[in-house]
Amino acid sequence: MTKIMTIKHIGILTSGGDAPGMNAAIRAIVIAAHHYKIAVFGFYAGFNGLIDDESVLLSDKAVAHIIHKGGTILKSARCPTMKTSLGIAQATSTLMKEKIDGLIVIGGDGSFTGLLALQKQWSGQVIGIPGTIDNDIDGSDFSIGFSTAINTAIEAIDKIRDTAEAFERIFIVELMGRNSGHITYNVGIACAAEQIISFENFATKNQTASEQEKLLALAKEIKLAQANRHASYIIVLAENLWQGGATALAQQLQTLANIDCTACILGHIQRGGSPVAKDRILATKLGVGAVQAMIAGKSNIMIAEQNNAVAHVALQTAIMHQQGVSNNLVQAQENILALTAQRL
Ligand SMILES: Nc1ncnc2c1ncn2[C@@H]1O[C@H](COP(=O)(O)OP(=O)(O)O)[C@@H](O)[C@H]1O
Ligand SMILES: O=P(O)(O)OC[C@H]1O[C@](O)(COP(=O)(O)O)[C@@H](O)[C@@H]1O
Repeated sequence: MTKIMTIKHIGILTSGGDAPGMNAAIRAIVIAAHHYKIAVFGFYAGFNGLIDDESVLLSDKAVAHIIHKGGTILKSARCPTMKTSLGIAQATSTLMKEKIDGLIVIGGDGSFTGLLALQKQWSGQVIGIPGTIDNDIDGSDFSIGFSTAINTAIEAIDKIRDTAEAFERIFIVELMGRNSGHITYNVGIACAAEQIISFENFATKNQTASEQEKLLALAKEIKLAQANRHASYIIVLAENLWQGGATALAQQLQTLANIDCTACILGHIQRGGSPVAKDRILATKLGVGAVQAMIAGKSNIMIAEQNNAVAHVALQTAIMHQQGVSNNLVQAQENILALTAQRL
């Protein structure tokens, strides 16, 4: 039989890179908690709010009409102090002082690591909700914010395509993702980019090649594709893959092979904006799921989405590996490239 916990106070916070849909998750948690007569304290600016004891009691009114807003009403931050024993002790002391029974953290794997560190010192329940545009959290098919981020990037690159086509220009567009290529791969395929340079293809294929050899191979491919084409050429590049990023790569292609490229770093535009339907719905499902799991006495879990259903994944498992881009997607791009090459 499911254990029903008597919970009076839940704490929530958003941590790490903000992601569109975090507000929708906050709203869902507050509405669901109030349904079960549980009060929700929102701690500000990631783990800083716990360390400095800065929180707000979230009313229904506070979360009304926020579902469509990007960012997070609770603010987010990277909080280095949380990585110290003093930070954990201060956070624990706040949770005890405020009589918090359970804590829900919306964030990425770093935030979940913080949550696990806290759980070692504090006896309350801890639950994570995957919120990061990078989509790299293992165990959840999608994380909140990813769908919006790729739509934002696609919209931007479609616009770049117009001007690139008018000038027959080569663009290198750098996309976010820290060390994972979910954004780059999905956006590259959706924009019909001529080249995807990401961890899952470029880095593995050219493992033993020197920087110079990689550049020469790339220059050769571009020249071959562009011969007599009179068309635009878009390369999507995963951030942190090429030393110096898109700007350096553009300069090197110019110096080495006289290839004229325009670098464009999409940057934080990918983190902002109104969440798309998919992120609002995902955030709502996961937010309600987190409150229900807490009432059922669960702890140390991430509320995830698997095959369209809400699932529980141990936090330890979620942080163990980075979720990789599916091989099917990588293979699909290879196939598309092969088919396109035949028609050039
Ligand atoms: N090893 C850790 N111990 C305690 N807290 C951590 C740890 N790693 C990350 N955190 C906390 O989580 C925050 C967010 O982590 P970060 O990796 O920046 O983003 P994300 O949660 O999106 O992966 C950090 O600023 C820190 O407060
Ligand atoms: O805004 P910052 O702190 O420079 O961080 C940039 C990083 O944050 C992200 O936008 C989101 O990453 P996290 O969700 O893991 O924090 C990454 O794609 C990017 O590398």
